Amino acid sequence: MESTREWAEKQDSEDPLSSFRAEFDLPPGVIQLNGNSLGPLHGGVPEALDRVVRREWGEHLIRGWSEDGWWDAPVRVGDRIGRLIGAGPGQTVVGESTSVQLFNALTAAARLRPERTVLVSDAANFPTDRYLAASVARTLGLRLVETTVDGLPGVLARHRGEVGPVLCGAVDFRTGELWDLVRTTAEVRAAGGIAVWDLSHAAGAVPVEVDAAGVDLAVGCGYKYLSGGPGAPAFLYAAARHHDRLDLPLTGWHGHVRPFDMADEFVPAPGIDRARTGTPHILSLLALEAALVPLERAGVAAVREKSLRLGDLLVRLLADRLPAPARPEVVTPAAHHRRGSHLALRCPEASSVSAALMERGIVTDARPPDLLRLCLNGLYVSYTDVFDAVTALGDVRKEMSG
Ligand SMILES: Cc1ncc(COP(=O)(O)O)c(C=O)c1O
Ligand SMILES: Nc1c(O)cccc1C(=O)C[C@H](N)C(=O)O
Repeated sequence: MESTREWAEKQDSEDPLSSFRAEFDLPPGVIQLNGNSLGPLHGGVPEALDRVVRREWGEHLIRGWSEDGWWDAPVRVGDRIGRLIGAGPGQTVVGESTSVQLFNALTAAARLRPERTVLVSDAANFPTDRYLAASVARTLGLRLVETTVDGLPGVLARHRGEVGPVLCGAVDFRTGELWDLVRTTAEVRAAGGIAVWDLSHAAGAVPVEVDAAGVDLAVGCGYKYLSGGPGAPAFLYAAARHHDRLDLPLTGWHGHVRPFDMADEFVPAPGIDRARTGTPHILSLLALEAALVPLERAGVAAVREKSLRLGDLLVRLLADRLPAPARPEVVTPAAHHRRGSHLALRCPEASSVSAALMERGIVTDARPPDLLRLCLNGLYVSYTDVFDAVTALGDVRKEMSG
């Protein structure tokens, strides 16, 4: 691996995924390193939305529910996302926000283990996960225990026989550290708990295999690596072995076994349909469906492989091209099996650095107290983008220190 722009250009010319970048509607000169927050717009999305709005909604009106497949969309799109996370059909549903799905999943997880008194929550997880875990614990009268994922075995041992739901983030949203989902799920299940994963920073980025790993429940965002657009609906995965006993708190009428009976009492539909809530956000849902196409064509494995190479390049360029005082520390683990798809750099005044990079057309973000995050999505980030971003980072750091 060399540290020249020519070398990066050569990598781009040989990259089997290079043509995907042009399919995204990125403004000229913009380098999008923020796909872990908001994925960019794929050209297929406005096209799909135009059809849905003008033809399906505009012309077909209420017939859209049957003739255009709106009714089945939550489970149809769910199955497509399911394929990206290693879930067989009929176990994933799309709708609501990740926060809402977290409430639904955690409450259902607790109800699967009514005799258990402890809810464990990942202390490094995204705030909404921690807030909802605390709220569900309070609502159900459970004791909340927060721990980091590597501290989990100790917690499971200390609370033997007590732990019900265990909520963890697959990738640390700050540091980009990737946790061992297979091992942690096995540990939780061996302790009699229910493993609930937030896959927001993993779905579409890291090849997870939820069925094979024995995951119980999972949720994730639609607007990061799945590029479904701002506020895209989230997904909920529930392993088929739990469906019959899955008692979700959000008993909306679309989850009823016979919704159009308009019955007095809620009777859950069989299978994953019981995890539907009310009327889905059809426009957002169908935008998300269209956004999945490039990822499906490229394949998560190929996107992941390139993302790791981009990450290796970034680390190498920082070492070779930024002199020691300007060189930020890479906080994300170097080992591929411990790294998600963004790299976090420890950098004083990270927010100001991110703002200065934005002025140069390089989209990153910062998280307190001092982390600059660069997301290297192999689908649309090029090797030359990484080279140019490091050059700009060096310039910004020099300007800020001088
Ligand atoms: C791990 C994780 N969970 C959840 C969310 C967000 O949840 P919501 O879409 O409900 O705002 C984010 C990011 O915003 C996240 O990083
Ligand atoms: N969900 C977001 C939002 O509603 C506004 C701004 C940013 C976001 C994000 O996605 C942040 C992201 N989850 C993170 O990892 O920090």
